[in-house]
Amino acid sequence: MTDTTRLQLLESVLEAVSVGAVVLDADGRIVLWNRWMSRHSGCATHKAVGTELFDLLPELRGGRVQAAVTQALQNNFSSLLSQTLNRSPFPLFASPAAAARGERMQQAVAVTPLTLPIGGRHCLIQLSDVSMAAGREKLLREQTEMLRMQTFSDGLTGVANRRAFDVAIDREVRRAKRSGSTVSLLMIDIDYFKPYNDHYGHQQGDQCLIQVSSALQAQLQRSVDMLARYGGEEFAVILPDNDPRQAMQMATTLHGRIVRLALPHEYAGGPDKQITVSIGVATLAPDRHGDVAALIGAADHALYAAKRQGRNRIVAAPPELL
Ligand SMILES: Nc1nc2c(ncn2[C@@H]2O[C@H](COP(=O)(O)OP(=O)(O)OP(=O)(O)O)[C@@H](O)[C@H]2O)c(=O)[nH]1
Repeated sequence: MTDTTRLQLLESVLEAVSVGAVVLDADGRIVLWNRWMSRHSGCATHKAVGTELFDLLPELRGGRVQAAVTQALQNNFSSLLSQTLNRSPFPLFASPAAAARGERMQQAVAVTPLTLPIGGRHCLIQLSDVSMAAGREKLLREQTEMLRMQTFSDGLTGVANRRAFDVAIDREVRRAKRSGSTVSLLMIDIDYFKPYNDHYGHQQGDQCLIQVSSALQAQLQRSVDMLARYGGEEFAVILPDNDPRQAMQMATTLHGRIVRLALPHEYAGGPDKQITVSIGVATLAPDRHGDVAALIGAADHALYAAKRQGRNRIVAAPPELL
């Protein structure tokens, strides 16, 4: 193969490849701008060649592309631009329609110094379209997040599920022990829910659970507080750093909120014929030796005391249970 044929072959390869190739001379002037670049930038090769890159695309001036070009031309260093920091540095578009919408393609950009036997140092900028890969990555991230949500949230009410509760209570008790702080737990159970289901039907029972949980959730102002569906018609609220008085205050607020919700219940025990809740409160103080099981046991014990005493009330567990 003669040198001329080889050169022609190289030129046609450069024109055919599905990546952008730009070569700059030592003064930053464009000496090569392949077809891919013309197609995606809207700037024809004959217009680009001979121009300084940063005159042609002034928005690149002062940015990471210029820094990488300077590094290549002056210090002979190669650079790969981080895609997280430089999603679309060049004004390149997948199609004229995308250009009309102003939707730039996401790019991978590599800048490499080229040392030619004559003409001094040059630099090659390679660009490729990574929009598809970035899209797939985004989809994967969204699916992972959805899966995580599904794993840790209750399918009916959307609040944290039992699994999330188990992880959180364990973490909070350990944190409280480590830092010498308190952690409180409320166990909340809807009263006479079986007769509610029997009378109004399972579907309305589900609606009731949704309304009760969202009313409870709306009362929790601190991001560290967690409402979880503990099981069936029972909810749990973890209150980190809350002492018995603060926990009782929160229990009173939540109890009152359900009273104000005023969901009719023909077969409720009380005179008001509406949905009510019983709440058991327990606090693990730094001077007690109890563990997670003891805290849950104490809150449960208090809840059943509330049920035994007639429901629709709040009972605090005696500290000696922990
Ligand atoms: N609709 C609906 N009902 C549920 C769900 N999970 C549990 N339940 C019902 O909740 C009811 C709980 O009944 P019990 O444990 O006897 O409690 P209760 O009737 O509320 O009695 P007390 O708690 O003692 O006041 C049962 O009828 C369950 O079928 C659910 O996801 N949806």
